[in-house]
Amino acid sequence: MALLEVDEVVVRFGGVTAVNEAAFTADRGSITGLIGPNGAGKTTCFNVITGLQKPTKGRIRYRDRDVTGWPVHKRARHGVGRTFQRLEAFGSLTVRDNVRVAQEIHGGPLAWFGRSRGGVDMLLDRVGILDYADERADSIPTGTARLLELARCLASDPQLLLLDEPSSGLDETETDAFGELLVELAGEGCAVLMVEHDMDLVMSVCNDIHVLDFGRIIASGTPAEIRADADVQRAYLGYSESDESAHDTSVMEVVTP
Ligand SMILES: Nc1ncnc2c1ncn2[C@@H]1O[C@H](COP(=O)(O)OP(=O)(O)OP(=O)(O)O)[C@@H](O)[C@H]1O
Repeated sequence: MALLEVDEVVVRFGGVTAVNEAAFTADRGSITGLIGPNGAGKTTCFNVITGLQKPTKGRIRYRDRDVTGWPVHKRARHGVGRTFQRLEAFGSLTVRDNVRVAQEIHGGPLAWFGRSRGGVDMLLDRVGILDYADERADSIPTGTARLLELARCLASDPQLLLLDEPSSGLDETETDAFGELLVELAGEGCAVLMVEHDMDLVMSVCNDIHVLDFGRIIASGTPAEIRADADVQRAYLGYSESDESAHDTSVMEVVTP
């Protein structure tokens, strides 16, 4: 049974249909990719799932309950965690204190003693930024700040982890380590749903991928199925029809209009 079900969700902003009858699921133990060109509706989908945006139509089901009317904090309390494209850490606090605060907010005073995904330093170590624990959050590189964002999110012990462009700002080595961490988290039973433009990362770690274009899901499938899908090639994974190497996935590049 899916942990999360997005059921025929429509979001309209005046005359703009940002999400158009999108339907997909995210399962425990699985990494699901949500990809598509800029403006396709990915962040709006995340906003509907977390409760920031009310859908014009459609439902969100989570852990077998209809949570469409639930506010953001209630979903968060029930295990919906999210990282944002825009970094949200407290700049004047240290990296360690940022995670400590997140853990306390979500877990109450007992969180100080560490929860199932570990104490603060264990979390920092897990995402690979323990060396920065005593630095102010506004003094660390962007890639490190993104990993701090993940540690803050993991501090809430999420069952559903929504990641919005988590690898932007990470170098290649950090991205590889990040991919391994996602696979580990899924292995522990977490459902990971990721919006990401780095196709190497998406194709290597996702179990399932859904492709949005103009708010509609135009394809769903395994990485191999998505790579081979002609509509996806046209809408998002660009290559020249005349290019002999077109079907060599190592040369695929993302078209972000
Ligand atoms: N609050 C809003 N008011 C009006 N239009 C909006 C609003 N939020 C998003 N949109 C529009 O909805 C569409 C989908 O936007 P969204 O940010 O969800 O796309 P996206 O796939 O996340 O894009 P990106 O990859 O650039 O982040 C776009 O046309 C955007 O301009």
